[in-house]
Amino acid sequence: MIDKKKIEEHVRGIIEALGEDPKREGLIDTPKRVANMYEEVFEGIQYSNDDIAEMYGKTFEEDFTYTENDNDMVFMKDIEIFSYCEHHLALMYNMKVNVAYIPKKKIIGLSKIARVADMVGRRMQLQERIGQDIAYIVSKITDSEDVAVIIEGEHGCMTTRGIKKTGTKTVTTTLKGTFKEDEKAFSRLMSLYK
Ligand SMILES: Nc1nc2c(ncn2[C@@H]2O[C@H](COP(=O)(O)OP(=O)(O)OP(=O)(O)O)[C@@H](O)[C@H]2O)c(=O)[nH]1
Ligand SMILES: [Zn+2]
Repeated sequence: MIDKKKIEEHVRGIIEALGEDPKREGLIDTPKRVANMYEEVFEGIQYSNDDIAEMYGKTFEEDFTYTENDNDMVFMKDIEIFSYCEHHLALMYNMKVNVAYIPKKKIIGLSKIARVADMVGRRMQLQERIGQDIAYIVSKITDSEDVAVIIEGEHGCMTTRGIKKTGTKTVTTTLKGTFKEDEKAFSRLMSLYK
């Protein structure tokens, strides 16, 4: 469980350490607001990947194995999420998550893929790990090892501070099963991604 009182105390400390007055009108409720915000944006920390697979694990049985050789896939594009980088706690934004899987016998409800992506983003993250987490969870829910996750995003820690390269986008891929092994499946994925 998130300790909101503790977050409030520490945020008040940060405000003081920065030389601001935590008692002035505009800041008096800020520690509480930040604690509420953290409770929301870091909700996913309290759940393991297996917990998330269970939470959103409702599937529909359908025999799709006959299409296996054709690599027929479900590809969900442009799921918008936010996250926070674990190095600076800076916002990762304009993030678009693309998830593909080749159904075997279990079909996942489409909204659940978006819910998985959303919850995994609500942690202190690396873009690469967001891809790994989503791939693991979707694979577990669907019993299909053929899963691919492509993410593009901008990192506040690179655009608003430090090197300050605005507009720089990072694209990461997580390829499992046939998407990794089979050139044909990979190029079909890429042509849908474009
Ligand atoms: N691989 C990866 N790196 C990330 C991600 N988010 C932030 N980073 C990088 O994490 C690194 C942290 O580097 P450090 O050298 O410890 O921190 P720093 O001194 O503040 O680095 P600068 O950003 O170069 O000023 C930086 O290069 C960030 O750009 C991510 O999702 N994946
Ligand atoms: Zn960072």
